[in-house]
Amino acid sequence: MSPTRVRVPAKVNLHLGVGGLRPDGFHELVTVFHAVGLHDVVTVQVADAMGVRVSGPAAAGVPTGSDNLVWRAAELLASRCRAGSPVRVEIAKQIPVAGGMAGGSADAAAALLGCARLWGADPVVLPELAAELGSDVAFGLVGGTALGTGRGELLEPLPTTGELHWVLVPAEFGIAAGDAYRELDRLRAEGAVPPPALDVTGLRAALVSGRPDEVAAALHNDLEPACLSLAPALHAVLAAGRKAGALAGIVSGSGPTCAFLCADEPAARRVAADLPRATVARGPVPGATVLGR
Ligand SMILES: C[C@](O)(CO)[C@H](O)COP(=O)(O)OP(=O)(O)OC[C@H]1O[C@@H](n2ccc(N)nc2=O)[C@H](O)[C@@H]1O
Ligand SMILES: Nc1ncnc2c1ncn2[C@@H]1O[C@H](COP(=O)(O)OP(=O)(O)OP(=O)(O)O)[C@@H](O)[C@H]1O
Repeated sequence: MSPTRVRVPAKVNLHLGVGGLRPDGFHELVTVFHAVGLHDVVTVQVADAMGVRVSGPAAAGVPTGSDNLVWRAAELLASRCRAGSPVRVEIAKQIPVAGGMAGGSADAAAALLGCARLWGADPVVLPELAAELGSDVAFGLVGGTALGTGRGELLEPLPTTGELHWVLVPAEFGIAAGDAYRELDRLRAEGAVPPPALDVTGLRAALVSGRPDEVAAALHNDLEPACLSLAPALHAVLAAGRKAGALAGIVSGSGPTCAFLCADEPAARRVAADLPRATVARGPVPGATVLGR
């Protein structure tokens, strides 16, 4: 049987409002996910035994055993649909690892879709399985721009007008999502940060307007003070992007990647030229998509 290739995007949180800590150890979120054109490609094919191979510019440090989320995704789908031969999963990795852009989650979403295709499983089960794998995995399946509630897995597509042009600046280190949330709880206990920002009315209107300046003014991340506390070097990255001409800059999700919104594509190219390691990307883009052979 021929391999199935799935392309899957990274995400930026245009808004990340973090509510209280729930008894299950997760925080209640009001977030706006936005898929951007920086992709991993995940290929699944029937094999004698499960295996994972990772290549590409962001491959360093990605696990190749059963702790890779794609392995867990394949096993979960196989057990749920009581089918599934062993698969070899190859990840061509461009999304920065532990960068706050949901790279591992994206790969898991792609593996679910690819294995469902390969095994003839009904894709209707995928969103529920995605939510079991991680808070960001469900969004990887749908992409676009979406409101996320619960712990991030309850999704409602949001209407947008036009395209947004981003400059993405990955760091040379990672931040584990759990560490960022714990640091936020610590700062909150000290009274050192503003209360949770759980209203996205302004952002929703800005997205419909299609005006990047309005979207820029509405960007917000409750986790940003925690990321800056864990990695103070990010202050300088944010300042450099704004100085280079971005409309606004935010830490993406749990960081440390910084995302800068620009007025248009030429502006994004100019800003990227001024910042080390920067890439340009546009959004929104579709979620996990099976590619032709
Ligand atoms: C920061 C975000 O990327 C924003 O979209 C996500 O909230 C993180 O999503 P993720 O990496 O898929 O996170 P998970 O693998 O589900 O959880 C990792 C850890 O992050 C913390 N976590 C995650 C999601 C959430 N709503 N509250 C949390 O407190 C928990 O400590 C959890 O153990
Ligand atoms: N396919 C994968 N790609 C990257 N990391 C993976 C993968 N599978 C498991 N991991 C592990 O997950 C950790 C977090 O990686 P990931 O790139 O998903 O973080 P992230 O982009 O910050 O996630 P999020 O934005 O969802 O919080 C890595 O340090 C790595 O050990």
